[in-house]
Amino acid sequence: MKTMFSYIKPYKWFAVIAISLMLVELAVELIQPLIIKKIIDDGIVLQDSATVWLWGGIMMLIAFLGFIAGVTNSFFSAHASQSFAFDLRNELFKKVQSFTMATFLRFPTAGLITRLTSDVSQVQQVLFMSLRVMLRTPLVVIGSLIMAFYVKPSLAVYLVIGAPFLAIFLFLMVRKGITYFSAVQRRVDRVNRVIQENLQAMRLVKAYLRGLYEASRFEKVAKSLKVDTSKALRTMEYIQPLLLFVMNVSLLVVLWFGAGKIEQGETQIGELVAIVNYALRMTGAFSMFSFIIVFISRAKASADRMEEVLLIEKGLEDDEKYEGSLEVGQRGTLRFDNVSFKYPQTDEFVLRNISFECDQGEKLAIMGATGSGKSTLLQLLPRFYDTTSGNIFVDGVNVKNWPLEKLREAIGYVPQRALLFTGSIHDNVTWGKIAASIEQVQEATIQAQIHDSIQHFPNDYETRVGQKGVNLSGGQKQRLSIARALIRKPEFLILDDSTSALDVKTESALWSALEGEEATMLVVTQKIRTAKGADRILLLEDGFVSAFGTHEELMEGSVLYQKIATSQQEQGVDDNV
Ligand SMILES: Nc1ncnc2c1ncn2[C@@H]1O[C@H](COP(=O)(O)OP(=O)(O)OP(=O)(O)O)[C@@H](O)[C@H]1O
Repeated sequence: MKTMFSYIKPYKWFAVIAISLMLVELAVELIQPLIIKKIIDDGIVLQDSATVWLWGGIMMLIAFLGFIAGVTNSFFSAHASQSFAFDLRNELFKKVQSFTMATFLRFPTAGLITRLTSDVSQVQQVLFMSLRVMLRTPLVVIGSLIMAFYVKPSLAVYLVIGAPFLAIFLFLMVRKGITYFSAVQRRVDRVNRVIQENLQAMRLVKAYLRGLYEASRFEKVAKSLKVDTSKALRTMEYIQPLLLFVMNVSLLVVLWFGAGKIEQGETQIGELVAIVNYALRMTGAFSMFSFIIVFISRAKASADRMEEVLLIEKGLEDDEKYEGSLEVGQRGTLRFDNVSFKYPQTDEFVLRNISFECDQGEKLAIMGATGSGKSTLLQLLPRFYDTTSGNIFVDGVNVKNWPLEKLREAIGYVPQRALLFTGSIHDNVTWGKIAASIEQVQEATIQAQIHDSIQHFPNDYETRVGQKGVNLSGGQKQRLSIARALIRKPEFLILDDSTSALDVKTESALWSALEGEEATMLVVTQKIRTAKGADRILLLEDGFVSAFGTHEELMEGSVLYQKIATSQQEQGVDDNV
């Protein structure tokens, strides 16, 4: 909770003003029964109409003051809570950006979405409600009790008979509530995950006629959410009736003994009316308690979940090792030195003792069966992960000594699955280099063999691509992703099987266009045809280097490579090995 409070700090004066105004409202509420007592005992009982008018007027005035304080309080409470939520949401988003890939994989995506949306809203609502009414509620109870004692201690004492019992009961309820509502938020995560998966796979759902199956999968998680929420709310439902029962019993006792005392002349009617009035206000406040406990329990559960994200230890991305200039060697060179790697929280090595070198401007094809570690190897270069043992040298400098930003600036990375962002074609290309000129955009798209297609789009470069580019073909998406990498003019171009959806003609035009590139290229490919165009080939087998050399060398010395070549020749994938 401490972390949450630090986000309220910048708005503490708004909160202080809101609380002060709330105290004005509270004072108005607590003074009213006293004025009623005055009107009854000094005005109505003594038949003094001037007193009735005077105190009636005063009561109207302070009621109006309470109204103004209430409206102004709303304004300040809203400002403080909205600004708090805005900052918190931004901070969470920034924190997620700074996650290392290892940390990122620790959280399910849907769980992060819930934290950034629903969890922030829960806490924001509680802050608003606290400043508006929630803080006031216990104060109304305490204030009413004090005032009742001030008016007539011998009657007020009956109002506290159930107090210790109620305190213990409320404490237990809050504890239970937090546990239950944490479970509810986890259910919300699950619902979000199913929605997310379903929407992403809509084509598949339709193709496999799995609409009903998906609907029942959704119903299942939605039902769990309903059951858990009902369970949590049902527990909370006991609070209000129990509090009201205890208060009403106390009230009856007050009336019983109050009536006796009036008969005996020990108490005035106005005093009894005031005490009853205070008791009713306490009862009213108590009836709010169940809502408050629900809100607080939910917010505490949400706050814990957000803190889990905010308190993540500093990772690679926050590294501040860079001091001054870096003594680099030959630009564009790469060396893997006995690199082994296993993913965090797994036992199996995915890469084992990998050693190879790449010269500046060299085109290295990386081949190997599915699961042999090709994508993993590429991901070590921009330090998405650190090696488990061994070292990688970029431009002669260990990647661990590179400032992360500088290292990644030198790399143009095209992932296996082309991802586009909502926006125009132009936006998607310049995502790789924000300040790129239109000429640079065109140069990159011409090289990536997508310029001509773009010119046939309805609005040229301003054509909008839908969420993840639904209106583009797979091959167009891949080429746009390549253009996004090329516009950076990277020292290293990493293509992770990024041309798989291109036809033979377009692919060979792309490789020809990339001939003149100065970048050192690492190209994952399944095709011998593409590997042949590379300077050297790294063949992986179960995480080991099975062979490394030119096409001719591998055709001579690698049985595995020969097998791949032969099978592709038979299938007609490569007709000229
Ligand atoms: N995030 C991860 N956590 C744990 N293991 C992983 C992770 N990503 C991949 N792996 C495992 O690492 C191994 C290598 O995967 P990788 O994606 O590098 O293979 P690949 O050669 O690129 O395969 P493909 O050609 O199918 O893309 C696989 O056994 C895979 O299950």
